[in-house]
Amino acid sequence: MAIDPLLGEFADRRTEDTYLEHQQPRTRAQLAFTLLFCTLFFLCFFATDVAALGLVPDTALLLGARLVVAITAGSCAWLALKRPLSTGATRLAASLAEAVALACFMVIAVHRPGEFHWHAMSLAIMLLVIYLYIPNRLAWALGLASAATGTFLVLTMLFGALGFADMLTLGMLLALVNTFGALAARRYGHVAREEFRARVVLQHAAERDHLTGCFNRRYLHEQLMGAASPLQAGEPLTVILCDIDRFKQVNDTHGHAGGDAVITSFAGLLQSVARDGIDSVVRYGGEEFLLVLPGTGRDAGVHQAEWLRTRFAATPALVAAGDQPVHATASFGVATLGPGPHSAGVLEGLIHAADKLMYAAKRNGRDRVESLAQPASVPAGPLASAA
Ligand SMILES: Nc1nc2c(ncn2[C@@H]2O[C@H](COP(=O)(O)OP(=O)(O)OP(=O)(O)O)[C@@H](O)[C@H]2O)c(=O)[nH]1
Repeated sequence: MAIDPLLGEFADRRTEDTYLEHQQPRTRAQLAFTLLFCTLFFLCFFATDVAALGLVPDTALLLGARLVVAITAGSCAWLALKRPLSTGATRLAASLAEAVALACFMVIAVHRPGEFHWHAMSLAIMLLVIYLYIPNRLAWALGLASAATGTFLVLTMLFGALGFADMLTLGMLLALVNTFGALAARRYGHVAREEFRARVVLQHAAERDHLTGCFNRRYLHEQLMGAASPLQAGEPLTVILCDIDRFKQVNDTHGHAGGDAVITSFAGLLQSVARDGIDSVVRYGGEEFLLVLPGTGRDAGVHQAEWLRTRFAATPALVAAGDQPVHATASFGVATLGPGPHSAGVLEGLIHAADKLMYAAKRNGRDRVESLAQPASVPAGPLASAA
């Protein structure tokens, strides 16, 4: 999860997208707040138009420009608050509001040509808002802010009637605002991503087994049996409990490192068949693993267990270069709950049933699959004892 030092974004596009997705509720709230706040101030500054020009037709034009900004920014803020906008749509809304606000600001500046030094101050504040408060890619913010600065400088030369020294000062001050704005935005982006990275690493450590990378029992109990329950009404649910056979012998013959290599190779095989974001592979005990397969019926579950059994038996684990590959087998218990309204705690009963089936497979000679299907209406207790 490397962070690009220049842009302050994750170098990997997928990680960056995951981060943006994670930040999205906060980003939308921040955008809405910023737009509403800026709109209010933009409207309030109509008082300065009246003070500078009096009540003339130009004042009405400037009021019109300010209302356009208010309507655009207000609509974008409403969209950000009320609609579940994607990251791209949020940025589009932000960019639209920025572009309209900057364009209207230029119109106002041209109609009050005697105050370009004050307009420069207003622009400097708008630039800081673009860099720090409006969610966008740094490159985009930099492009927009530079374009606005360039346009403003041209307008100042055309309408501002400033002397060379004033022009130079104004240009250098705006260059400074852009530099510090971009640097601060990059720093902020970097820090926010570092925080996200630390959170991901911590979450990974809390939920995963260190040796295999599979989920641990904490994840099983806190997530699968709680908030991230795989149970969906109307879908079957299959669990496979599997245990490497005579693993003590593997350890005794090939040493602990050999045993670890077999466990890792078995876990890798299980993970290779798990569907991303749907199935879960849990290290249930030392050499015992649990697969939770939502939406998988009995036949598919047994087929998957059989495939895993034959594949594992046929694929010896490599411990170290030059060492003998280690052959091992595993026993599997497959329990399925049919589609229907599932009650809470049913996963526990299903695991218990699969556990009994796995031990039946051990008793029946090992390197085999035992299975059982129950209709959804059967509660956890009887289902477990039926095994
Ligand atoms: N190398 C290694 N060994 C482990 C790990 N966790 C547990 N074990 C060992 O796994 C062995 C499990 O042995 P048993 O529970 O007796 O079962 P078994 O020898 O696999 O026999 P059956 O399950 O009846 O086929 C024990 O010797 C544990 O020390 C681990 O992470 N690495």
